[in-house]
Amino acid sequence: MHFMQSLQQAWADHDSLVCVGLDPEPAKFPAHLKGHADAVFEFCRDIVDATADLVCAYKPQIAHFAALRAEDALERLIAHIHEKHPGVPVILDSKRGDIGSTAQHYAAEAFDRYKADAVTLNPYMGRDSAQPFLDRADKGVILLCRTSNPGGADFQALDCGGLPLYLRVAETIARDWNAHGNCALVTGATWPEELGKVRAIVGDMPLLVPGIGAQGGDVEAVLAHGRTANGTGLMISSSRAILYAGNGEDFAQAARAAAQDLRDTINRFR
Ligand SMILES: O=c1ccn([C@@H]2O[C@H](COP(=O)(O)O)[C@@H](O)[C@H]2O)c(=O)[nH]1
Repeated sequence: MHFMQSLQQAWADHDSLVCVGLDPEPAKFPAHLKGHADAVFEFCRDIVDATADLVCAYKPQIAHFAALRAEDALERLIAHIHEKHPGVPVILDSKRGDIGSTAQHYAAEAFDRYKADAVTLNPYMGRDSAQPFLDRADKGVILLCRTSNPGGADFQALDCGGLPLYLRVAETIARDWNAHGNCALVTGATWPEELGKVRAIVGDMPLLVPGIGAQGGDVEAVLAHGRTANGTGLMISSSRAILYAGNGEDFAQAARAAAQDLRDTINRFR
C-alpha cells in the first residue's frame, strides 16, 4: 500500500498520531536482556509488540543500529513489523542526501534492503539528490524543514529573500517536489509557532514532529499549530520517553503505558 494511504489508515484505525521512535541504547536495556546476543532485536520487537495498536508509525533511527553493527537486527525488525502488524508504516530515519548517482543507492538501501515505507532526507543538496526517492511514488519522502535541535536555526532561520530558509524549503517542496503526493516534512515540536507557519504553507501535507518527551516539546502547542482541519496531519514522534519508561522485566508494558498516555494527551487537543 502507498505510504500515505497506510498512514491515513493507521491514524484512523488506531485513533493515534503517535509515532514511536526505535532508538536502541543497550546501556539502558533492562538487566535481563543485557548480554543477550540478539538484545537489540529482542528489545525493539517487544516494544513494537506492546504498542502496535497505539501508533500511526514506527521510526527506527539507523545510526542507533549501525553504530552497534546491528543492521541485521534492523532488517529483521522491519520485517517483523510488516509481518505481525501489517498496515503500520515504518519510517527509516536516515536523513540521507547526496548526488543523484549515490542517492539511487541510498533509495535502494531504504526501500529495497530495509523495506521501509518512508525515509527521512536532508534537502540541502537540492532536487536531484531527492529525485531517486521522489520517483518511488508509493514511498514516503520526509524532508528536514525546521528541526527540533537547539542549533536548528543556525541555517534554517537565515533570511532567504524575505522568508527564513525553512519556509522556502516548505514552499519549494510543496510546490515543486510533490508531484506524486508522497512528500512530508520534519518540523520539531520544540518550535510550535514555526511549525504553524509551515502548516500554513503546505496545506494538509503530513508533518513528522520529533521533540516530544525527552526534548521537552509541548503537545498542546503542537496540536494547536499543526493539526489539519480533520484533526490529523501529524506523526508526533517520541523515542526515549517511551522506550525507557521502565527498565525492569515489564519494560514493554511500561512503554505501552507511556505510548497510551501520549496518545490520550494528544487526542485531548485534536
Ligand atoms: O529534527 C529532528 C529530526 C530527527 N530527530 C530524531 O528523532 C528522535 C528523537 O528522539 P527523542 O528520544 O524522542 O528525543 C531521534 O531519533 C532523533 O534523531 C530529532 O530529534 N529531531
